Amino acid sequence: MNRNISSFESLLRESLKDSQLEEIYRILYGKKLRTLSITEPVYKPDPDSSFDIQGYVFEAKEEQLRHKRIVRVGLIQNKIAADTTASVEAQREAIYRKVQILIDCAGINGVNILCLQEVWPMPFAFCTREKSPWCEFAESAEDGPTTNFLKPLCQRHNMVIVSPILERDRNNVIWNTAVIIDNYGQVLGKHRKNHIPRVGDFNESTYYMEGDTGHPVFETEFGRIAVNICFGRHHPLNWMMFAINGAEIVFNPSATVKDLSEHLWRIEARNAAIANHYFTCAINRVGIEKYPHEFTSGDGQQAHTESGQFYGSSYVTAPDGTRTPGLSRLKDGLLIAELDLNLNRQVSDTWGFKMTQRLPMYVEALTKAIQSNYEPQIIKSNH
Ligand SMILES: NC(=O)NCCC(=O)O
Repeated sequence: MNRNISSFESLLRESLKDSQLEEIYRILYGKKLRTLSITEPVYKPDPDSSFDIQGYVFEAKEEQLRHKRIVRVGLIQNKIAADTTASVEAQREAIYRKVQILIDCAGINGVNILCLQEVWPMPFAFCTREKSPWCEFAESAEDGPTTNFLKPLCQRHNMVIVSPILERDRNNVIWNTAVIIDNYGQVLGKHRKNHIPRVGDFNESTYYMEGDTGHPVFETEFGRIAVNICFGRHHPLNWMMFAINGAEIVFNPSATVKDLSEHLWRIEARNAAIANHYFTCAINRVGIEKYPHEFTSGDGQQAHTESGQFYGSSYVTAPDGTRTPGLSRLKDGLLIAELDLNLNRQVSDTWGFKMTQRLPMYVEALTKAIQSNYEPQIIKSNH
């Protein structure tokens, strides 16, 4: 596969006429969304690279009894910014410096709620299975360096930031945690990743524990938000619980690679938005990360020093299934989407999944299914 395809949508644009493009967008994405005009950052950290910055508007119908509820969300995807052999502090600082440019860009463009990628201040080093120095990146959710770095930015831009980090608690238990810092720079709360992968190079159970925070929904000034961290996107009940607790927007900060999941990426968060009558925002990191020591992927292949290719492609889906194009597969970027949260109830009134989902029937069925003596309901043929 050609590693240089910058995005699925750029391929479509290059291959189709404008009139065809409109119809293809209707078929694939529901419709072609209106674009937002965006003020881009002047400063680029590296003259050879540029950011992919895109903005779109999701509209809802006018209502008689409710005002529109407009909120702007921002999604940031990025490569690491220093060599993985640099000191922990140097690696983290380099990411902070680069990502701050995109955070400020989000702020200048009126983003109300911003989400960063999974464990954003560090390389996704869990493929190595080495504890040192990677565990040193784990930090306090409440007042660690990353939370302290972001608090003033939240205040400056009047913006809520969802900051996924590797958390070390007071007992040295490590978690994969999303910290929610409100627009006053206060930690509103945190959510710890519920589902830990045991697939491919994602050896994450070596490093941190299964989350113990349930399915919290955070009431912010701009809307009720929740965070379904990466591997949770393969678990429909995880998505559903955030809906049951009243989420209006669910962020899915992720780290996943081309050969494992790129064909699933466009489906799962989008399907969750449709099934749960809320907006979903899926974010993936970018680039290939190189480590000092060889590791194997446990698949009989040669030991190697590079991660798979993180393919970016961050996107937002509305509850009616319409979605934005994805950000670049190759570049750092910021996706801004203006949402009208009234769309959630409008779609719910149209499709009514909250009324048709029949939760008590499934509670009863699952209560039986988890018993060790459960007999699966299979009707056998007599032949
Ligand atoms: N970070 C993480 O959970 N990745 C697992 C791979 C995937 O979910 O595609």
